[in-house]
Amino acid sequence: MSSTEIAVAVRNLRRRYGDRVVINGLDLTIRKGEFVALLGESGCGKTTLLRALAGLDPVDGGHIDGPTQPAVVFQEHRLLPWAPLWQNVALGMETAEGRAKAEAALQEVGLAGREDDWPRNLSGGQSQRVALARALVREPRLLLLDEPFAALDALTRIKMHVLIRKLVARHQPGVLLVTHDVDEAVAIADRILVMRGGEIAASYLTDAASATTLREQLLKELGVESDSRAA
Ligand SMILES: Nc1ncnc2c1ncn2[C@@H]1O[C@H](COP(=O)(O)OP(=O)(O)OP(=O)(O)O)[C@@H](O)[C@H]1O
Repeated sequence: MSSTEIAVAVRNLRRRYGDRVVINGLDLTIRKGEFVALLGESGCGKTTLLRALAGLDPVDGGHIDGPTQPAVVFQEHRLLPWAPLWQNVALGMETAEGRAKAEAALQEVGLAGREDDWPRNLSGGQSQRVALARALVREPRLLLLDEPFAALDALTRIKMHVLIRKLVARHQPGVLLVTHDVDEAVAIADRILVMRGGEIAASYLTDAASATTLREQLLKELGVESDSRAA
């Protein structure tokens, strides 16, 4: 794989809090255009890894070869309430060109004509659409998603899955999605990783098995005994 095809390459990453080792020699490579989902039990270190890749937290060892400022979308939209939508998207490029790019990005996420509207007038799903527009307007090589759809209702979540797949296909960033939702991972990722013991413990290509089989394998990997309906 040539370096131009790689969104991020992580080698032997280590991170601890006091005596507690959270990331323990983790290796990970994400290609541009590849959608990777990261699952793992609560507290296993998913957010710690994402924040390290985002450059938000230091690491104790290892190497991250990737952009210094990748785009990040969090569970909360983090829009500025005092700025109209186009400024929220254009952050830092508040010129005529920045406005034009922001308008185009808002159109892409289904909010055409809303550029002068305010964050307070948006639903949760619409706010996350603006957060996605803000992330993609700079054409990032790496897009980090920390449970961005977790607070949305089920139907809105499905619509966001369709939208994010379309946006990633068009813009081709490498994506790391941290999620608790096995079905979400199976629905949108090209590759699903399970984190355990500070490392990547398992990796599944989503086309390597049917969605149902893969879902069952993942639930087993995550220590879920069985599903109520499937039992
Ligand atoms: N700032 C911090 N100081 C001390 N310990 C921390 C800090 N941040 C996280 N931890 C610990 O590191 C471990 C990993 O936390 P992290 O938030 O990365 O897990 P996670 O897999 O994202 O969990 P969840 O799925 O519940 O969000 C946990 O044991 C947590 O308590």
